[in-house]
Amino acid sequence: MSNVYGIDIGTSNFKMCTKDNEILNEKNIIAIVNKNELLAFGDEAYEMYEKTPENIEVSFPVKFGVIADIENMQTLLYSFYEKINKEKKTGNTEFYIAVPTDVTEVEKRAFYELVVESKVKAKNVFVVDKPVADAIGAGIDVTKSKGVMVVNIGAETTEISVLSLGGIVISKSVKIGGNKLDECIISAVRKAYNLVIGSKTAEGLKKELGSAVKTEEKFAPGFGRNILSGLPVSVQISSDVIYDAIVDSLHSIMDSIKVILERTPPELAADIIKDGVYFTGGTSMINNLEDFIKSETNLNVTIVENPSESVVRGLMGVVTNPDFAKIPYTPQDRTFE
Ligand SMILES: Nc1ncnc2c1ncn2[C@@H]1O[C@H](COP(=O)(O)OP(=O)(O)OP(=O)(O)O)[C@@H](O)[C@H]1O
Repeated sequence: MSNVYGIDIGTSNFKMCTKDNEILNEKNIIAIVNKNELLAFGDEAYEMYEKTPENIEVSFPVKFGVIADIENMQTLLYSFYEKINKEKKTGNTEFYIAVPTDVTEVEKRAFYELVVESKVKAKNVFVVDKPVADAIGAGIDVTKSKGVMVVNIGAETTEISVLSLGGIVISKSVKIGGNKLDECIISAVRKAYNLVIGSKTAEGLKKELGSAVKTEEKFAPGFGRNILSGLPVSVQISSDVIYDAIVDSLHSIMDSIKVILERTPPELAADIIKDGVYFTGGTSMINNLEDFIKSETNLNVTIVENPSESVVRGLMGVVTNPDFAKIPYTPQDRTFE
C-alpha cells in the first residue's frame, strides 16, 4: 500500500505523516468568513487568531483532546490532506489515526468516523491508541513484557500512561497543558504590569522565558495594552514573573504522575525505575523540565526529540515495522473500551 498516512489530531496542533516520513505539523485551527466560507486553515489561520473583524470566525475544533466541532474538523482534515498529498495520489488510501484513551467510547469513535466519513475517501482506516503510538515514536519497543511510562504534555491535556506488551496498563488524562500555562501567564502579566496580552504573546513568552526550575532572571518584551492608560505598550517582562505563573500547574502535573506511579503494579514500577520516564508532547519542550522532574522524583527522564510529533512518528512506525502489526485495530475487531 503506497498511500498511507498517520494522523494525530491534537487540541493545538494537527499532525499528519506520510510513509516517506514527511510530517505536516500545523495549528489545528480554521478561519471561516461569512459563516460558511473557508478563508484559511492551519498556521495561516493562526496568524489571524485574535485579530479578525466580526465576519471572520477563527476557532479550534478540538477541545481538551476530543472533537468538539465535527464539521470544521472535517474541513480541516481534508485541507491538510490536500496540502500533504502534493502529487494528488488517489485510490487505495489508508489512514492510521491516534485515539486518546481516557475519554468515552463515543468520543473515541468520533475520531474513527471523522476519517471514514470525510472527503479523503479512505479505503481502510485503522485506530492506534495514542499512548502506544507515542511510545513507538519515542523509539521504544512496546511489545516487550516491560513496563514503560510515557507522559504526553500537550496543549490542553497531559496523558500519563504505563504500557506493557503492546497494551495500556494504566492511562490517565488530566486537563492541564500548554494552554493552561499561557492562561496563567496572561493573568500574572496583567497583575504584575497592568498589561493585557493576547494568547499568542503569552505562548511566545512561555517559550522564551518559561522554565520548570527557577533560573537567573532575564527579560523579554511583551506587547499589549496598559489597563490604566488603555494604550498599546511594550513592557520588559521578567522570567521570575513567568516562573511564578506556571510553577503550580507544573506541580499539578507532577502530582498526577506520582499518583499513577503509586498505582502501577510493582514489577512494572521496577522497570520504570530502571528505564525512567519518557516525556513527549509540545509542552515537554519547556526549559529545564528534566531538572524539575528529577528533583521531584529521582527518576531518570528522557525528553523525546521533536516531542510534539512523537505520536505521528509512532503511527508510521506501526505501518513500517512488522513487529507492530497487531497493534492497529478497527471497531469491528474490538470495541473501544
Ligand atoms: N518550546 C516550547 N516550550 C514550551 N511549550 C511549547 C514549546 N513549543 C511548543 N509548546 C507548546 O506545546 C503545545 C502543543 O503541543 P502538542 O502539539 O503536543 O499539543 P496537542 O497534541 O495539540 O495537544 P493535546 O495533546 O492537548 O490535544 C502548545 O501549548 C505549545 O505552546
